[in-house]
Amino acid sequence: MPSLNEEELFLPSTPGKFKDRSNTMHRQFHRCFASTSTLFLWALFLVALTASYLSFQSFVESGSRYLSSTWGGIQWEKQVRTSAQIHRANGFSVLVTGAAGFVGTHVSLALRKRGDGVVGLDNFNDYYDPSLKKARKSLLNARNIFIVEGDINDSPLLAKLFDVVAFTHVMHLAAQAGVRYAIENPHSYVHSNIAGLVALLEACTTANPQPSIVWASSSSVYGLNEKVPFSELDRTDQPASLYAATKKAGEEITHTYNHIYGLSITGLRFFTVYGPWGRPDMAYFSFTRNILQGKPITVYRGKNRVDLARDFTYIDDIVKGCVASLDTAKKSTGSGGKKRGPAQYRIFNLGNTSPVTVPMMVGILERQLKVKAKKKMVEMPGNGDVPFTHANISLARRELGYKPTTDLQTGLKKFVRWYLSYYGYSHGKSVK
Ligand SMILES: O=C(O)[C@H]1O[C@H](OP(=O)(O)OP(=O)(O)OC[C@H]2O[C@@H](n3ccc(=O)[nH]c3=O)[C@H](O)[C@@H]2O)[C@H](O)[C@@H](O)[C@@H]1O
Repeated sequence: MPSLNEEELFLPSTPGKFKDRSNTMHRQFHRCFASTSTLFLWALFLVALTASYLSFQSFVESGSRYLSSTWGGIQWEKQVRTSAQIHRANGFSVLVTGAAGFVGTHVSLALRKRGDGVVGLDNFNDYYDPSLKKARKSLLNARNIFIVEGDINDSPLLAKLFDVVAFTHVMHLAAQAGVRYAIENPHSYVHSNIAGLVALLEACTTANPQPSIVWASSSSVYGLNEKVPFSELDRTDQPASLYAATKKAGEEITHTYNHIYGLSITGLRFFTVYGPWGRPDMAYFSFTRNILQGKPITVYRGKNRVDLARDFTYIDDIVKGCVASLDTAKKSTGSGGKKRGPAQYRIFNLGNTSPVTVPMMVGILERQLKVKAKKKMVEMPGNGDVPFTHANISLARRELGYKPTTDLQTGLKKFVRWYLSYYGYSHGKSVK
């Protein structure tokens, strides 16, 4: 049986009809034209198919990003706006980064209490127990403060926040904290304290109006300085840890944004802040836990068995310094991403001005907890620690009216009371 030729494949058969030559030529022309247009139609169809596949893909991607994203949407925007609402005359609306952190929580509460609008931002990372951060978040939610779950490196999120709210101030407390952890995870410091800071400043620069910025630097910028007390005029070019180096870099970076874009900047050098709802990675906190659990604590000592000392500063004093910084911050001068005039740039020490040695701090805890610590005295490892800190606070006193009132004994008493109410008194058992 003869096989069907091409013509028969594409044209309907007309049995019994005579096929003359002219007809054949016409048909060939027609066939040629028909096959070209068929090809064209096929090509068009394929292009349309590919295009719709690609747009479907991007729809699926953006849809899943939207669904998996923790921010965005009408309801979310409403929560942000409501939280930012000001409830006092001449009040502020403040974006607090690191709001579920130790200092962030306390500052947010203080601002809300006096009627300022507060929106929190926190990435809830697991540098330390995130359940403590979630508990702080609940505390804030109970005061109608909304916490956006997100990272300061997320520029679209920052742009959205400034789009939804005309923040008057940013209290920037989000950071990778901890001096010694930088040995383990150096990139985390660059990610949060450098890249994250730049992302935030970029967002503030283009925001309209530009907010005034108050942010957390650190006493660690004084590094290996020996002249005490540390003054803001002293050199800060001998950091002893990557943490300190990133905070120092932050001071330089904020200066650049102040100079180029007219952002109003206040940097606060915090001195070993402690208190209720504190950070479990800090010595006073982990010592308390270990003492209660009957576990040994490692107490570092400097060269020649000299005790280490810190200018421990109680959280309520720090909060007053933060709020006073916001109150005295001048407006940023830029708009539309351009500087319109010189803007305020300040740096303040926020310390207690009375350093206490680490063994003395342990002694206070022992008396508060009524348990003897199992101390292991160890020479300070060369991993970023400095032997002592001591703040000169005359500048903050003069410009901010800053006057710390809580000594370590009083402050630790309050901390221990909170610790026992939060974790319970559990000797030798693991606590939550
Ligand atoms: O003032 C600051 O800028 C810094 O204060 C603290 O850093 P640090 O003073 O080192 O606080 P802790 O980690 O609580 O250490 C306090 C003292 O206890 C000592 N320590 C720490 C841990 C330990 O196991 N044993 C021990 O003796 C340290 O050497 C230090 O002298 C914070 O952790 C930093 O985030 C902050 O920036």
